[in-house]
Amino acid sequence: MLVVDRVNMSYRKGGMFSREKQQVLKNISFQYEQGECLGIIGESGCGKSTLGRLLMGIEKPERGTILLKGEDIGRKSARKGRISAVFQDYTSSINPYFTVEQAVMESLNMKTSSRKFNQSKVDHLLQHVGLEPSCRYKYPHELSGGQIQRVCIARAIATESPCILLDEAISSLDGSVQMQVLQLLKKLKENDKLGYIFITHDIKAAAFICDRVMIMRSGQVEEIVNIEHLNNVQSPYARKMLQMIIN
Ligand SMILES: Nc1ncnc2c1ncn2[C@@H]1O[C@H](COP(=O)(O)OP(=O)(O)OP(=O)(O)O)[C@@H](O)[C@H]1O
Repeated sequence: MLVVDRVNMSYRKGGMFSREKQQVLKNISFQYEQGECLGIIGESGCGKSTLGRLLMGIEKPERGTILLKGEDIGRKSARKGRISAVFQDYTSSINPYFTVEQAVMESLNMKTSSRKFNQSKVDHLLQHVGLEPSCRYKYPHELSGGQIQRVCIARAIATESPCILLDEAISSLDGSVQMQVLQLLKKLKENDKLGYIFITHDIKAAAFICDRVMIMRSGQVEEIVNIEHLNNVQSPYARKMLQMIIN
């Protein structure tokens, strides 16, 4: 479904007028199949979020290609209805002047503009992500972090995209709420055949919902491994990193 081929990205070091560049992604290649959950893990600064922005078409790779169902991800038509995202900072992901209903409707309107039809879908979506119907008329400041993140997930699934990119989407939530959101994602994957690209530094969370993980190191792909072989990674760096995190 998604084919990433020799993607490179660099940024200017030290501001707009600097000539010096920092190469953040180096020859990244991998494929993502519809319905799977692919984790992207690695230490802070290794380029995970940069790759996430490229996969969403927010930025363009300097070199290389990203094709979604054969179309360049940079084209709006390639992304529309095929990929949506949930980011870490849920507070800025939703317009603070929108009620939950308005926030979810905004996503639904991208698919069809029938107001009546979309309004009837809001309750169903809220229920789907485990939110009470009473949340419908609340504003973000009246909700907990976990509830807002569920609204963000409802917005992402409202587009009916087969793939959702989650960039550290549970990192700002506390332990038990993280687990609830992970269980919700797992349920949606099993029941609705949703697929995820799950960017995280939390290997335990990745092990819980991912089918495969791609381990990144300094802007490069170190290793891609099926989750059942996570204890058996080949690269010494990946082995050391996993041991450090798991112990
Ligand atoms: N817009 C930008 N301009 C300049 N440098 C950037 C930009 N975005 C990212 N970088 C640099 O690219 C490198 C990779 O950053 P990125 O946020 O992709 O890493 P990450 O693996 O997601 O880190 P973390 O886990 O801490 O979020 C960092 O050195 C960062 O400073």
